[in-house]
Amino acid sequence: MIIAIDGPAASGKGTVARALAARFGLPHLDTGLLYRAVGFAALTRGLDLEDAAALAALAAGLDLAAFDPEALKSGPVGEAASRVAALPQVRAALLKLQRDFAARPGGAVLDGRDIGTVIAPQAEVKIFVTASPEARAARRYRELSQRGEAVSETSVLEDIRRRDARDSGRASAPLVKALDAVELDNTALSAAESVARALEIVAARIAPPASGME
Ligand SMILES: Nc1ncnc2c1ncn2[C@@H]1O[C@H](COP(=O)(O)OP(=O)(O)OP(=O)(O)O)[C@@H](O)[C@H]1O
Ligand SMILES: Nc1ccn([C@@H]2O[C@H](COP(=O)(O)O)[C@@H](O)[C@H]2O)c(=O)n1
Repeated sequence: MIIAIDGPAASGKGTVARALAARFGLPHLDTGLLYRAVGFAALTRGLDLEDAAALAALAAGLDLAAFDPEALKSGPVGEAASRVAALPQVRAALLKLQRDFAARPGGAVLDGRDIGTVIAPQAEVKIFVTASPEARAARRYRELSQRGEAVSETSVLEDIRRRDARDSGRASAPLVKALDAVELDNTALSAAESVARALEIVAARIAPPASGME
């Protein structure tokens, strides 16, 4: 079974994806980490974030295992990730890795922005996880503050809005809910409630309720 989880920044996609992967014993890929790794490597090497050819070459040679996931979670790396992710050449360089992961025997859980639309349109279960920009900014602010980053809630909200606009507005694989995805708006839900709702969505997809026609 392939489970595709998409949604905007800090909506809780990863939380839902990790819980579903554990529940169903499936491998999980946080595809945002791939773009974050390219952004991180580009910043470290002083590359121009518009230099599509150099960034695509970087993405093509990417070894995710070589990165410390904690170093990839900072605000500036998220911003760089969103900029390099808008380049079709970078997306093309990361496509096969993601499709191969989705095609693993037994299935997989992937989360990102274009999983249900581009990476695994054949996924049996597609969930679009979302929440209001304010709720997402509050979550990200808490997370970054706990990591020791000096940020204000206002600047995090501005970053979230800018990232939403860039991710949804780009021409290549924009963030959009797949037509056959189920929306999970968790603005008013705790993380545990969000996961519980996701489990209900999977259950309904795997064993749809009897139609009552027979
Ligand atoms: N429903 C929820 N209510 C409150 N906090 C939540 C909820 N879901 C997740 N969180 C918390 O919000 C933060 C962001 O969650 P998570 O990393 O799952 O989001 P994400 O969409 O994968 O983020 P991104 O892809 O932008 O890195 C985490 O600190 C997580 O514990
Ligand atoms: N499938 C994906 C996943 C991520 N991106 C871009 O990467 C940025 C960082 O992702 P996070 O999930 O870690 O926040 C994000 O803003 C997207 O621009 C993507 O394009 N496609």
